[in-house]
Amino acid sequence: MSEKILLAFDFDHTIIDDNSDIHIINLAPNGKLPQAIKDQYDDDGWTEYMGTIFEYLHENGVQEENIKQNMAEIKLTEGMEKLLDLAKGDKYDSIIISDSNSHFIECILENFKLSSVFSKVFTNPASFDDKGCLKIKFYHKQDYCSLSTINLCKGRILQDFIKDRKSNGVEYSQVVYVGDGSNDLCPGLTLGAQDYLCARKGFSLWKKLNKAKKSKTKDEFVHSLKAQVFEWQSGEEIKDLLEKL
Ligand SMILES: Cc1ncc(COP(=O)(O)O)c(C=O)c1O
Ligand SMILES: [Mg+2]
Repeated sequence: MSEKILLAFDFDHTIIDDNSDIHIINLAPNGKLPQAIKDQYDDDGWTEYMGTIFEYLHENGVQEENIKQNMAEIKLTEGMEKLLDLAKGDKYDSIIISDSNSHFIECILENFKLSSVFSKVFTNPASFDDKGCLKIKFYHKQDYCSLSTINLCKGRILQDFIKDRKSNGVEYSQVVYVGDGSNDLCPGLTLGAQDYLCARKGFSLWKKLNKAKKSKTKDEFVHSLKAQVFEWQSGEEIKDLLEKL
């Protein structure tokens, strides 16, 4: 049995300093969506909403090449290049778990020549149909986790991955989860006391953790957190943390 550290990354506002699903809206006429489409957004799951946006872009002449160029405008989060450079090492396995989609993530990883860093990308599958319209599907359909969207529970994905690796002879001595959003709380809660939940400062996961710490009434979810919380602003801070583990 070989022992490694697992680095699990969120994508939007973690690896990249933007939300790819919001950035793509710049390709809409005048960079704006009609109100009828905006009204379809739902916090419990935005896959269908994104599918409608891709149809609207296609109707307005947006092609695969325009999407590629639009994704190429997005920058990595500060210090991420240095962190991902360390993540390439034999000591680590790195995965992405994101509620964006496979096409955006592939475009961006290829753009930064980072595809080989990650052994697996878990996200909603997306591909172009024969008319050139980007079609997106749910990663899975779940009703067991109220902290996650209906199409993607990051905690279940993380734990299934760890189990699968174990049955293939790889056991992780520690898991370091790097994220920013409310949808990163569920995977954080699946971690043990030896693991780290890295919450991006000023973003919603960090706000949620801090609010629960200050509040007198126990948040049933946040108070069950066992992992050590590491606040981060730059990927370099996480790189420094890894070098000390
Ligand atoms: C439309 C949309 N896309 C994507 C995300 C987050 O994706 P990720 O899991 O990559 O951070 C959010 C988060 O609220 C969202 O509202
Ligand atoms: Mg995110």
